[in-house]
Amino acid sequence: MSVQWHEFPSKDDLDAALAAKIAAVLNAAIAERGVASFAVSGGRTPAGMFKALSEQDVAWDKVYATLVDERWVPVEHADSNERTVRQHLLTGAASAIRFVSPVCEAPTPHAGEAEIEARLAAMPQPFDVLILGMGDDGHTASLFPGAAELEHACASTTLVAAVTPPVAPHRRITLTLPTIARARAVIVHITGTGKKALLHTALGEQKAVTEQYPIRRVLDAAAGQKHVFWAD
Ligand SMILES: O=C1O[C@H](COP(=O)(O)O)[C@@H](O)[C@H](O)[C@H]1O
Repeated sequence: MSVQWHEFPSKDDLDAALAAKIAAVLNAAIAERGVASFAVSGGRTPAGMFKALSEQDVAWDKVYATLVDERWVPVEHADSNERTVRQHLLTGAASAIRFVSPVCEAPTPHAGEAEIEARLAAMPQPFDVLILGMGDDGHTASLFPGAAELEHACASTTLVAAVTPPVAPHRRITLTLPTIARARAVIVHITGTGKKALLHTALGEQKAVTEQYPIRRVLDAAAGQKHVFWAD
């Protein structure tokens, strides 16, 4: 598997470099196709990068964006990934981004799946770039090890799937593995020595070890460019 690693001396350097890389991908897509589409992760890692990205020179009104996964909570909830995106990315000129929300009023992600599927199907596909986080258990997007819906989410022909994490809070909606794999590029965005070591383990040779990590399954399946952006 060919994964390009990019390491930075600080999180600020990482945020600046990743924001510039994403902007370059989006600008190239706009030049080729007139529009661009991308999806970002939530959690704690991307806030600084979102701010740096919002300050990039991009024709934001030609850009469609969504999240690779979302906790099934209202947008006002402290754990909402969309809340983080709205707070840090959809600001200034970047507020012109055509953001497609991956949550709706349905009581559960299982009940809301069809509506979110229809929303994402209206976005330009495949995505030009996906920014993937990774949890301490090797989950990426909301492809959680041990989740009852994991195999379905890794094989489904749909764009999204509902997932119930075995331990982490909130039911989720996630891009399916095939949807992620079709992206023109995937970039894993992680920080800290623990996640770096975990990703090295997940990308190792011992199948009995590596197969438990969804991040490995995703990177094995990804058809486009694959990058890791890391800082301590
Ligand atoms: O729950 C989630 O966790 C992962 C990792 O988040 P982080 O806080 O460790 O950066 C994130 O990529 C995912 O989008 C989110 O829903």
